[in-house]
Amino acid sequence: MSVRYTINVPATSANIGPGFDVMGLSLSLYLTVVAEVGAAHAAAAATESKISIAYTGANAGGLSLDARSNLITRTALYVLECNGQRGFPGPTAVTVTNRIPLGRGLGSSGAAVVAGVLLADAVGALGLTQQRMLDYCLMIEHHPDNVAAALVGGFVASYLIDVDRSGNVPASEADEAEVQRREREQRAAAADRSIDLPPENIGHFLRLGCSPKIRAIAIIPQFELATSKARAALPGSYRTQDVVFNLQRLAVLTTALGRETPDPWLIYRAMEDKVHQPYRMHLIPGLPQILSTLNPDNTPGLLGVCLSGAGPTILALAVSHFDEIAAKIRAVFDSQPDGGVATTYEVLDIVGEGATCVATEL
Ligand SMILES: Nc1ncnc2c1ncn2[C@@H]1O[C@H](COP(=O)(O)OP(=O)(O)OP(=O)(O)O)[C@@H](O)[C@H]1O
Ligand SMILES: N[C@@H](CCO)C(=O)O
Repeated sequence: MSVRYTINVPATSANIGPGFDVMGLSLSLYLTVVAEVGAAHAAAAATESKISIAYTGANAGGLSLDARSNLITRTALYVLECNGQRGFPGPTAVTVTNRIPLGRGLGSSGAAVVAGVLLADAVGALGLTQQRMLDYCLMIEHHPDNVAAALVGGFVASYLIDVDRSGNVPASEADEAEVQRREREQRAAAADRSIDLPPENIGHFLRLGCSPKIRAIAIIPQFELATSKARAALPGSYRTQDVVFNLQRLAVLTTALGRETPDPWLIYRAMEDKVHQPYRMHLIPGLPQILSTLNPDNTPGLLGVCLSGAGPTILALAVSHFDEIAAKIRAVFDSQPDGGVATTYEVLDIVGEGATCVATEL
């Protein structure tokens, strides 16, 4: 008997201005992974099974379809190996349909990692808790903002614990499945010393309220900006007043978005940032002008505007006039020197549901 697993993971926008590496919003744009796993036969069960990958969507042709290199299957194989399973349980056909543009600040890598963890959990019948899934995600995507929002959905705050302060829930408090899961991982690590098991409970998250009136407009420049490059632009230390500036805004933002009737100027000011955007300006032509010219008085419907994740996408939160706001931001990109910056845009919902996996027997 074969089983089909259908996994959907939302795009995410991280930071939302002041919440660098902390805040994430999940958006109605999806990565879909369908994996059909054939019946295992005795010889294949113990070894890595054949995996084929077909991909359609963003950057088709630019991604590796080799199971050990592709981010989705590489993540799934890692999680399976940590649990003592060498490869998928049978020959597997993976079909990826991706609407999340790559390297644009909409959490494509986070979504791929989350999909890989859910895939391993499903095909390996691992029974991972959401908390343990997040630990696995964080071994690959080292900041929690995108992966936490993609995993649980909504407007999500997250933090990491210093690895040496993470730890197991005492055995007496862990349920039977959790104890078995830990024993299984430890057996796998003992059998293969090269396996790097995630520490326990390294990421923690909280879902915050977000008014259903708020929608997200993503203005997506037609060039990629690798997160690694955008992170390399950041300084190693910050002035106290800049850190305080962000903390003040972040504290207000966590509640301001959840109010039933959003207060435009409160949100607009709460989405300002001095920790990452100022240092990334030179990587995104038009960003300084967009951040300094649009505001709730001159742009009806606008609540706030920021760089989405590491960029180059611009995220505007709004309650109305979505297409007009997009047009205004796109006009700034169009007016950049040397022919302007080509963009597309999406008006998206902030979705309350995170990643899902449905199994169907074929
Ligand atoms: N569906 C996918 N399948 C395989 N690899 C992917 C997939 N999506 C993203 N990736 C990998 O992740 C890279 C992009 O990751 P990167 O962190 O630079 O940008 P991002 O995640 O889109 O942006 P941000 O983290 O700012 O939101 C791609 O170049 C590719 O290597
Ligand atoms: N917080 C991350 C999000 C991108 O993955 C950054 O801004 O670099």
